[in-house]
Amino acid sequence: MRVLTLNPGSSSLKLALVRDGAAESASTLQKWDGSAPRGLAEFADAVDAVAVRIVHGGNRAEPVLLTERVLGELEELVPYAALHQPRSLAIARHAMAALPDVPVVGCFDTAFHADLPARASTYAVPAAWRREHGIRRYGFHGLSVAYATAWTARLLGRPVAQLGLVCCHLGAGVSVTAVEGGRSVDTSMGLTPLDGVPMATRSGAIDPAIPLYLVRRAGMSPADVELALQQESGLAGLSGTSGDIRDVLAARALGDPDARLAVEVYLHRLRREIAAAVVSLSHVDAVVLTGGVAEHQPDLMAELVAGAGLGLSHASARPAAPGDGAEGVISPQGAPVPVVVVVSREDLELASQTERLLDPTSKAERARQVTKGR
Ligand SMILES: Nc1ncnc2c1ncn2[C@@H]1O[C@H](COP(=O)(O)OP(=O)(O)O)[C@@H](O)[C@H]1O
Ligand SMILES: CC(=O)OP(=O)(O)O
Ligand SMILES: [Mg+2]
Repeated sequence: MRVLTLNPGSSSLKLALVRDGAAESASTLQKWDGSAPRGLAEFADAVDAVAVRIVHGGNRAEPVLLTERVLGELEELVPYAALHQPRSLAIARHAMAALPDVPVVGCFDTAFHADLPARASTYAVPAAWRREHGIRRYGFHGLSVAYATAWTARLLGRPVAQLGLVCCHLGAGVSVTAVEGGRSVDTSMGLTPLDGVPMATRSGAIDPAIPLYLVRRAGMSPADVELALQQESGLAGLSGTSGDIRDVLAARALGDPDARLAVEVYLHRLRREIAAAVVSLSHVDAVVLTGGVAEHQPDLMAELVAGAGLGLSHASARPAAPGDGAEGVISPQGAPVPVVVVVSREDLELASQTERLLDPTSKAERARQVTKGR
């Protein structure tokens, strides 16, 4: 099956053409402004399906064939993922219009976390909020975590069912997920992708009283507070740069004290979330680092691991495999907890989920089931 995958993120739009589980071509629009990519109609004869990453799927645990009715339901989730959901839905609609004879499938970041145990998904807020307003932890980056989990199991030569993993997705958005037996048992992002670790421009978790204080005492509007927490906080707010880790690290290298503090806060909060994920697992077989920052910033990953405690360590001599754009084990041989860098392949996960939905008996799907031992 040939699947065109569309992955709208907060900082980029990634497109790939995947045939029977292998990517044939891929491209990324960096600093994407949300506008529709040109030329989708040209794929009409080249693809059997389109897969769209949709960040929020609510309680859905599986991908779904997109129709106007489903898109209308997903529209209601816009307030829960204000940066991402409108872009996901716009790109899905654009694909449906450009390729009217091709099935367009929505695959959800939240689906991997749909079975979170109640102790992890429940916020300690009044029952009426939870019942009437759907206030709960959903979790995000599930496509990336699903792929990284399967890849790590293959690398370690162990069945997914036996593994306890701490999986960190480090892109423009950042999250840490505890994965046990292939299932998410806890995760740092919450009702929205604003929760957890500080990100490129998002604050991550803050004292919930801070927005109330700003509205009541500083006279800010809720919309201004939201905009600032989404787009002017995180590494951007701390360092005064764009929030792209490359800019922050460049400023730190020039001795900028704000950039130094920004990296300290980022790493500290990331280590705290890693430690929090460890307590959600019965055992830890590996810490997995994935996403653009993990893939391209090996020195920062070494810094992260070196200061983390928890029995984590980084090989003192750079191992042969990892480096900019590479993946593999970055901890020394025999380390009690291996640390693994995985290149994020949401495109392959999108294509595989789409194939599973549209053609559950396909050759590629059967091969995948055998390799994954699921
Ligand atoms: N050499 C690099 N190329 C691309 N991104 C990089 C590089 N080095 C670091 N990054 C970081 O990776 C982030 C993008 O990661 P990615 O997982 O693609 O994010 P997203 O999907 O959220 O757009 C950028 O914000 C940037 O900070
Ligand atoms: C959910 C999320 O934050 O996604 P991204 O990292 O692609 O912005
Ligand atoms: Mg991404």
